[in-house]
Amino acid sequence: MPRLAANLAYLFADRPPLDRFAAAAAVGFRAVELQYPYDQDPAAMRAEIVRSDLIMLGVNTAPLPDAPSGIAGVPGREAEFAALFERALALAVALGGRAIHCLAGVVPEAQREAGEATFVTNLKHAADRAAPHGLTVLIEPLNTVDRPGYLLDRAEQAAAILARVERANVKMQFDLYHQQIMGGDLLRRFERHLPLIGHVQIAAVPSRAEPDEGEVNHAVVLAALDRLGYAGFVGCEYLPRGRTEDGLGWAAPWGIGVRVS
Ligand SMILES: O=C(O)C(=O)[C@@H](O)CO
Ligand SMILES: [Mg+2]
Repeated sequence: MPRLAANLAYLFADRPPLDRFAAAAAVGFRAVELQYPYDQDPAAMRAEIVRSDLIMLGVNTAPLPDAPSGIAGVPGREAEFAALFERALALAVALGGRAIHCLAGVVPEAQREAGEATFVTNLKHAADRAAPHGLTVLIEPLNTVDRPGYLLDRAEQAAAILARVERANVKMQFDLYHQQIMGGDLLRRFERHLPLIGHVQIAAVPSRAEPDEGEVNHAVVLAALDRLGYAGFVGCEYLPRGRTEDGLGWAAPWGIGVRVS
């Protein structure tokens, strides 16, 4: 059965960040992921994670004012990336997390080859820094409608980059929302890349709301992930149409929902 995780940048976002952990646990989530919790006290977050008995999955490398989509694949910014990664590593370790998503960045068309080479170099470095802590480094293809010019936009491209990185602790974050927009054929592409996939995320397409509307049948997709042997978590990275709790009907078959006592 797919194990759903709450992305606390998207879900329960109507309350203060520290209150979101208990809110997720109260509806049955056993794991959470964060995006950019760099403005919060790590010890306070860790206390909430422990108090709610949650598994802490991933964080992202921090956005920069001139590079909100990251710099891991931006030529000439390798030293800055190394510093950014150290910050993410310290945070992930403090939170007891399992993964760090390295955002590749926006790169002009003419520099994409150089950008991929930089990405490979930076990922090797990140992997070697993360390995002693048992952490996975993730890369995620993002769709070019939401993120024009983003260096990494297709699962096939991510697979080619992972082959060049040659580190077992670097994996693909397969976000079905982005993958559907960038070509669809979700199940065949998921199966083809399964050995490289370290995390999955979902949201309705094209609305990015609860995965109970739009062009993808998530009940079918989640059942297929299970059948194909995917044993990781599925991050709920969607924008609730209203209160998070009111939109969880779709997740009831997977053990998530408001408890009525
Ligand atoms: O946008 C997404 O999808 C993500 O998973 C983010 O963490 C990347 O910014
Ligand atoms: Mg995502």
